[in-house]
Amino acid sequence: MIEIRGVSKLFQGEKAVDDISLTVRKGTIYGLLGSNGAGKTTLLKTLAGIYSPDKGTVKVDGEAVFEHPTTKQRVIFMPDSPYFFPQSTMLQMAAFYRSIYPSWNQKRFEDLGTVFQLDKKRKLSRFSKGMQRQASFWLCLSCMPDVLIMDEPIDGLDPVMRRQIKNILFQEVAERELTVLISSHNLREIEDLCDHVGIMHGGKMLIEKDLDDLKADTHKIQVAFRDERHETAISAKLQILHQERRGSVNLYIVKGDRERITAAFHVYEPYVFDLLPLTLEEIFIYEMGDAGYDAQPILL
Ligand SMILES: Nc1ncnc2c1ncn2[C@@H]1O[C@H](COP(=O)(O)OP(=O)(O)OP(=O)(O)O)[C@@H](O)[C@H]1O
Repeated sequence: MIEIRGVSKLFQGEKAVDDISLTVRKGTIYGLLGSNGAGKTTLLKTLAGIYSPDKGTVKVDGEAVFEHPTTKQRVIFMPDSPYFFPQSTMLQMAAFYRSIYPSWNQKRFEDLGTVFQLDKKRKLSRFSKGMQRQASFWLCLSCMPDVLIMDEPIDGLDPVMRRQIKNILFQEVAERELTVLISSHNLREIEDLCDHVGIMHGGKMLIEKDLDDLKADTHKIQVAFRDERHETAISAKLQILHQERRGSVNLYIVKGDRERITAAFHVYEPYVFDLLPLTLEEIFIYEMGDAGYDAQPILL
């Protein structure tokens, strides 16, 4: 289990991560979303023990990561741009990872060769961006980590490889309770992969929830009232993230319990009322708007 408690990380006096607490249960996949510069990479690097937190604690199975090299060996961080030694081949990088990570599994490495069909003797610098990304997955998965932290991992992978990697991750989670933390701007991928999501902005965690609960907690409602005054009346009663008028129909994005929201609207006897599901992308955009970070209607 990963426990992050009151973690802050500063760069030149500026808080990149500001008092964040979160828990990731063993054998789950956690998706970290957020605006550019929100602090996701900084939080993930602090969790991996690459940065030490300026405030707060980061523990994996009760042990502080930064201070315990043996705990650090169980946690693998996959950066957004894969790094390999200059001029190295897959075989040379594999030898390096084997020397660093006691949990390295040579059989796993050989077996994964059927998925990642890369030439192990070719220089990694000659690989394409997507092939380098595959090489990075191959190395990280062969280490058999307990915790796999991935910063924007899907970038550059073709759809077949994405599917393959997703399947491997699901299998690792199910069979040996791998814990995965993944940051991404690709919300479709996160939606398919994660059990739990956190949305960051300006170093803070705006919202942190089970993905199903998050979806069950935010609703899109199309409604038409007989009397326009009801539009203002309903706004005072509910937590409305967004409202816009489309002809005679009003669109509301509302947070809260579905039954309570439905009941609140029905008091005004609307002649149109539809409650529709939201995608994670819509939830992200409306939550960000609520935090003052929304797309401006500007044409340049
Ligand atoms: N090594 C560093 N030195 C100084 N400032 C840094 C450093 N790393 C990150 N920052 C600052 O910390 C803040 C958070 O950056 P971070 O890379 O964690 O954001 P992010 O959420 O991963 O962003 P993105 O989605 O754009 O990749 C930014 O303001 C960034 O400028």
